Amino acid sequence: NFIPPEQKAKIRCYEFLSQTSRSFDAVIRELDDDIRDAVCIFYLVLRGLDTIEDDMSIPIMKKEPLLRNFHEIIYKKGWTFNESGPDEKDRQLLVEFSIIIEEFLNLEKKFQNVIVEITNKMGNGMADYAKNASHQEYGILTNEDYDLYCHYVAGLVGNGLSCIFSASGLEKSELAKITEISNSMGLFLQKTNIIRDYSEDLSDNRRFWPKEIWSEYVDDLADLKKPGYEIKAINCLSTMVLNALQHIPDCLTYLNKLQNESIFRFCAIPQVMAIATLTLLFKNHNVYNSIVKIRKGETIKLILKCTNIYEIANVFRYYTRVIIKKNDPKDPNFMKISMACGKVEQWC
Ligand SMILES: CC(C)(C)CN1C(=O)[C@@H](CC(=O)N[C@@H](CC(=O)O)C(=O)O)O[C@H](c2cccc3ccccc23)c2cc(Cl)ccc21
Repeated sequence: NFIPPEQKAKIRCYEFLSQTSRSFDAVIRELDDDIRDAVCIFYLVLRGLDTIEDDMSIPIMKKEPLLRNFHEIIYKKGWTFNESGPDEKDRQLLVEFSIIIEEFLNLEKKFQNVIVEITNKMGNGMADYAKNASHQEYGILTNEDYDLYCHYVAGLVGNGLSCIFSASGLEKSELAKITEISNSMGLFLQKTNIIRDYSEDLSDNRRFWPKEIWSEYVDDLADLKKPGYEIKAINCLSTMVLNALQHIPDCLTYLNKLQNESIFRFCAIPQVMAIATLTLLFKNHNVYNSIVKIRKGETIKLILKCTNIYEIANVFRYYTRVIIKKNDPKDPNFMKISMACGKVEQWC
């Protein structure tokens, strides 16, 4: 079966997409024709950047320029990277990165410009964080550092997607201007991931939980998983969950502004997966010794309920009620958590 050469690169990109994330690649494929390729390439460029940032085997002296110049690298035909660590999940993506570059250069200029601008900001933000994390014994100190780090790795993705959606004409140009609520879309997802990945990150010596939060309960982040610290660990977890819950009203406001059905589903599905995960994590001591994941059956049920804002509001209302049921009056955050959940109820 003869495949015209220019199609081969695009097919390979979508193969990478399905390798890097199972459920998500199906959602990208459903996007309207004129933004599907732009979002697919945006996702793969970000995965390339993330693979470099995550790779602890790359010395900071080499990693920093790679991160800061990645927005220029994506214009370099033929560029590839073979120095990823052997166990890097997406190392093959960087080995064959010239294919992503080829497809990037086929995108309309208006989409290329969005991808370059976000990659530039994200790469520099990641480099700033990697540099100070390498010499400072601790990376994320205050809640402000936490929000800034999550802005670089996830909030900017929200801004970039909003610019792609509005540049395509499928969504209002206003979407590119509401950077605060686009940012919240990313922060909600990333903060849920950071809570979920506590034990895996700690074993890779990656510490994203802000010291301002855990130092209220323990002397070191690793103490939370130790026997005898169960109450402190559960109460510290509540603070992290509360911090993430506060982005939900913005996320619902953002979703409510979307007009295109395929864009709505693309944005809504990760949000409902996140609220389901966050609810499962709340009061769940297993977070300190395993990766807590929602069941496949629940995921499929959720994905089917993502066609309009009323269904999404119902899903969020369902989960905030579960959180309120799990809430414990002895928890120092008891009141704040019930108020954060109340705000979601009111929004709906
Ligand atoms: C860090 C992150 C949250 C931004 C990663 N991120 C996402 O998490 C993916 C979902 C994903 O990759 N899920 C994986 C599992 C997982 O990694 O947890 C799956 O297999 O289902 O969704 C986001 C994403 C999708 C839709 C709207 C968004 C708005 C703002 C910010 C991010 C948005 C994403 C969109 C793009 Cl274009 C690029 C990356 C992402």
